[in-house]
Amino acid sequence: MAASRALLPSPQVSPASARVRLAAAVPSSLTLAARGGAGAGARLRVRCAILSSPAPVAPTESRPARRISPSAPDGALRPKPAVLVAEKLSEAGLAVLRQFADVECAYGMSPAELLAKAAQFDALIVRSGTKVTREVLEAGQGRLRVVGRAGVGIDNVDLQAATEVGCLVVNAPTANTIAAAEHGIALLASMARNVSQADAALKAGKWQRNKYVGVSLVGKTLAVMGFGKVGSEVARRAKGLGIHVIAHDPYAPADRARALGVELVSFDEAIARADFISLHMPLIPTTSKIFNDESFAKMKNGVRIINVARGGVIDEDALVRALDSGKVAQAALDVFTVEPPPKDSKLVLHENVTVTPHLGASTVEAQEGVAIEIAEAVVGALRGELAATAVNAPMVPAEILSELAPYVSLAEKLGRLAVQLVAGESGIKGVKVVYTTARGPDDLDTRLLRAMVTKGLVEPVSSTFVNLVNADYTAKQRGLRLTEERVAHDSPAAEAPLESVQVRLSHVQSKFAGAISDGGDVIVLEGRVKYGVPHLTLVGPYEVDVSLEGNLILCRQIDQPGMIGKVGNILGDTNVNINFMSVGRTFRGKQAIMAIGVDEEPDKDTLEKIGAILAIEEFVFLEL
Ligand SMILES: NC(=O)C1=CN([C@@H]2O[C@H](COP(=O)(O)OP(=O)(O)OC[C@H]3O[C@@H](n4cnc5c(N)ncnc54)[C@H](O)[C@@H]3O)[C@@H](O)[C@H]2O)C=CC1
Ligand SMILES: O=C(O)C(=O)COP(=O)(O)O
Repeated sequence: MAASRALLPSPQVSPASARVRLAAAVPSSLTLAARGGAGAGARLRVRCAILSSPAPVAPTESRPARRISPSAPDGALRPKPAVLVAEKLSEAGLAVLRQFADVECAYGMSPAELLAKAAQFDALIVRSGTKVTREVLEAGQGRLRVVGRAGVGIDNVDLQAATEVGCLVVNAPTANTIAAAEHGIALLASMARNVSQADAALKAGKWQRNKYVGVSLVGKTLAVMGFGKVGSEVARRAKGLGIHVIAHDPYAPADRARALGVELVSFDEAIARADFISLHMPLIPTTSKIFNDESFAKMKNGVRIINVARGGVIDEDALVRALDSGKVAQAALDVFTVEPPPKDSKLVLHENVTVTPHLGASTVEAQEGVAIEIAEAVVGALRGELAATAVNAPMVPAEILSELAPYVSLAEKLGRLAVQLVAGESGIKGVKVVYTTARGPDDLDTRLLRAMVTKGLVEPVSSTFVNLVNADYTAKQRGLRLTEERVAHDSPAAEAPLESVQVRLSHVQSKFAGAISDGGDVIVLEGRVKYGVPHLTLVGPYEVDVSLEGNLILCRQIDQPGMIGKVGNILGDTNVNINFMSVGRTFRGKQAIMAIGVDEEPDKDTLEKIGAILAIEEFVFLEL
């Protein structure tokens, strides 16, 4: 029987315990640093969590022997997860990891070495120097559940591939903000006063006071390109130096800029007005080489550029041309398209360029902060909790999760039942999930439920793991058109988040005609949560009430006395325990449906005996 699997990539346990844990899911929680907010110093603390229902992991030949942790929170023996740390991480973070996992630090691996190790670890932690490619993620599929980026920029992680294989990516977005901003200011000031060039000259025995006359900062205009966490902190500091600050960021809230006394302007206006331009946007397709020949041409003659964001936002050949022509007087660069840049890089060797080897985040304080931030996020994710810093999955606060937990289980079970009812070759095309609720869209987030319906529909018929990370992607890949509808429940005082969840598969044939609604080709199943337990309450047009535990037999028969006894006797004879039974009918003496919950799976003979009962028109055995 297929076991329940995790909503997030989750720990390896036996299918039996997976079932128990999912049924009795209690969300655990972890305090994590939340992303967002311009004030990087003020780390917003939130509690967030995710249902922790464990997953069996596909066997891999190279998987090393795993230690058993005797200290699992629920007292159960559980394999200790393995974490690979691929780049230097502060001791403080390693200590957090070691409390929960076996940690291997393998700094400076070649891409081939990383590829070879990918399938041997549950989590991988990197900084900016490791490329987590599609190849690595696919090699790790089935085992590698979390990639932690100990820093902000995730341009070195193939997010699309991670999402496709259901691998969660988390980052540490707040702990190095101040360090990066301080480095930006350091580069700005040292560039303006030729500090590094003069230093090198003096060490070479040259006392060149006339050559290294700088420019003043006060009264100059600085354009901050990307007014996020680092950009805002740079702006704040630059204002303290008497610099006039303007900014460009298509997505920044105007009130945040206003609060700092910063004018938000268009890209062209920002680069045309600025004496100094400081780059603080992420490297994404829309920002790749956004500073190019065309944009340099629009800048003031003698402009000075600082880049502590990502090398790839600048066309480096164009920058060399602009430096050679004097259009750009100076540049101060911490980041490069290729890191480390080639030894003969014209840009690095240019006399008007100041360079540092990607040191923006490299302070003792920031490195300790990111290490702890990423270690907590990775441990939380390995426990099945959803990190507040998840990059490729939605965040679900703990209180919402605990409220939705039984509905999450109901949604998956309805999906599992529905897919087992499908017959014929045409496959499932349209899936509609109908939520009957007294709550408005702002009070009921259905992403979890939708993901679980997808999980229920896909996992029994494929080898794909489905979790919150890849549910929507998987649905799309498989051509499942999943739509949602909310039906207002007429009791607005209702405390429960949902009255019922209905799963409707349209344009399908069914193995069990009784599940087809009056529309002709729509399989309809509806369920409710009663006393915290998911129940099946509607099959096609028939109202039933059976607790969704164990397995399920659905029989359609002519409504007549003695049917329950006949089926009960057949099951009893082979020691199959009935845990719940319910009969629903359209009219007396017409057709009826028997929904029978059974703890064990009846053997073929037993099922055939049930089918041979004269009044039974059809029956189906379904695994939950
Ligand atoms: N050199 C280093 O060691 C470090 C570099 N960084 C880099 O600094 C950059 C900024 O980091 P954070 O401020 O933490 O990120 P953030 O996400 O808080 O801010 C980025 C801002 O860029 C904006 N943006 C997006 N597209 C844009 C566009 N086309 N034009 C202008 N703005 C755009 C976003 O709206 C956002 O406000 C990232 O590239 C990050 O990787 C961050 C820390 C250390
Ligand atoms: O956080 C970032 O985006 C950085 O660029 C810092 O990179 P690092 O962790 O120092 O390799």
